[in-house]
Amino acid sequence: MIKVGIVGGTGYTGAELLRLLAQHPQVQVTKLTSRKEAGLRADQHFPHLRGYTGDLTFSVPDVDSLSDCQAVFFATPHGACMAMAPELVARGVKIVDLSADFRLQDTAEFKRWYGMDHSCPDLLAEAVYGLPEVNRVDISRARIVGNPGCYPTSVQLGFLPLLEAGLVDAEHLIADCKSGVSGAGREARIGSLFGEAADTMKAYGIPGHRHWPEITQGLRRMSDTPVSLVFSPHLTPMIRGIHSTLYARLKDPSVDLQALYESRYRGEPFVDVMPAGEHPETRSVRGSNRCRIAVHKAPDGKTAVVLVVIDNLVKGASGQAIQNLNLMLGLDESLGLDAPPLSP
Ligand SMILES: NC(=O)C1=CN([C@@H]2O[C@H](COP(=O)(O)OP(=O)(O)OC[C@H]3O[C@@H](n4cnc5c(N)ncnc54)[C@H](OP(=O)(O)O)[C@@H]3O)[C@@H](O)[C@H]2O)C=CC1
Ligand SMILES: CC(=O)N[C@@H](CCC(=O)OP(=O)(O)O)C(=O)O
Repeated sequence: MIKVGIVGGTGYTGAELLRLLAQHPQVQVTKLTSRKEAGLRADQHFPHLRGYTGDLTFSVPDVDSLSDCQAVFFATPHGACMAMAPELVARGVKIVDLSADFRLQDTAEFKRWYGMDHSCPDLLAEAVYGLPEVNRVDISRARIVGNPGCYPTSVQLGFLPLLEAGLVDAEHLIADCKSGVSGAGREARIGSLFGEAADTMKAYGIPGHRHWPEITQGLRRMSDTPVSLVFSPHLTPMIRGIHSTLYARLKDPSVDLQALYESRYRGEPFVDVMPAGEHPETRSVRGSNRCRIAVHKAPDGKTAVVLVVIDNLVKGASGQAIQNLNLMLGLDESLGLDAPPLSP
């Protein structure tokens, strides 16, 4: 078995890594960190994992003990991975970072949106952005992968076929996105309380959300022409799930969008293009690494409307991180990720 570590094992994405890796045939979690819960068994903190994590126990994060692992996931807030990554990589440990430390290639942009200097620009320069449907070969050669954010995964997968084929006006793209509350993490916050987030819905981050530069960076790589995006995230009263509705003006209204999407994603293990006319729902991907996409033309005949659903904790975070690790280790990309969705 390949030994892996998880830094940030008490968070939502850390817990989801544990759940998914319990079914992985070739990977075993041997190190699990938490500063607050050090000394506690994982299954005491997460009763749903009783019987799946053996005597795995939280310990404080420490480079020496993590160096026993072949790979380490960082399921930590921004800033924690870049503090430890250079030493781990130098010792031959592969890293998948679920935070944003290795997503934005421009260090000035990183500072602007995350409010901190990047502490290892050299390592950032060699890091690969972990969207397998775009970067599979580079990921398989990488020592460190920046796992995409949840909204950015859904928006980039939705626009990808249109931009690669140059079929839309890339300067007028709109992404109207809805997220469940687990997207905000497990840390206690007033905005995540049941009484604040249930039975209501609201937009946030309209003048600028930190996923905007990440999405724009990715869309620019797909397009030959300048890209301009309006990104509107919303918090919705569900626990898991992202629903992104994307709008783009078609250059040629006669294009067969269904054929385009089916052809671009044929053979992709985790992207499911729905039959023409369908409207996917978040519940249909809950707990799974699947991204479901439906593509429509608006009645004006000139606008492509793309509907994308993912589970923010799986394809939007931990499932995609395992998909990336599989590629980095030369394993079948789908190992450990076959479980069907949980609906209802
Ligand atoms: N939730 C989601 O849907 C998604 C989250 N992400 C990203 O993944 C990362 C983890 O998210 P999530 O699981 O929601 O976060 P949580 O807030 O739920 O968990 C954070 C974890 O990190 C640990 N931690 C906090 N600070 C440090 C530190 N300085 N050094 C080491 N460990 C630390 C915490 O444990 P302790 O304090 O005990 O050490 C805890 O286990 C974040 O960067 C997030 O932005 C990405 C995509 C989707
Ligand atoms: C609902 C909600 O609050 N979602 C988070 C984004 C999810 C996430 O964790 O993104 P990063 O990996 O880039 O931090 C937010 O809008 O800040």
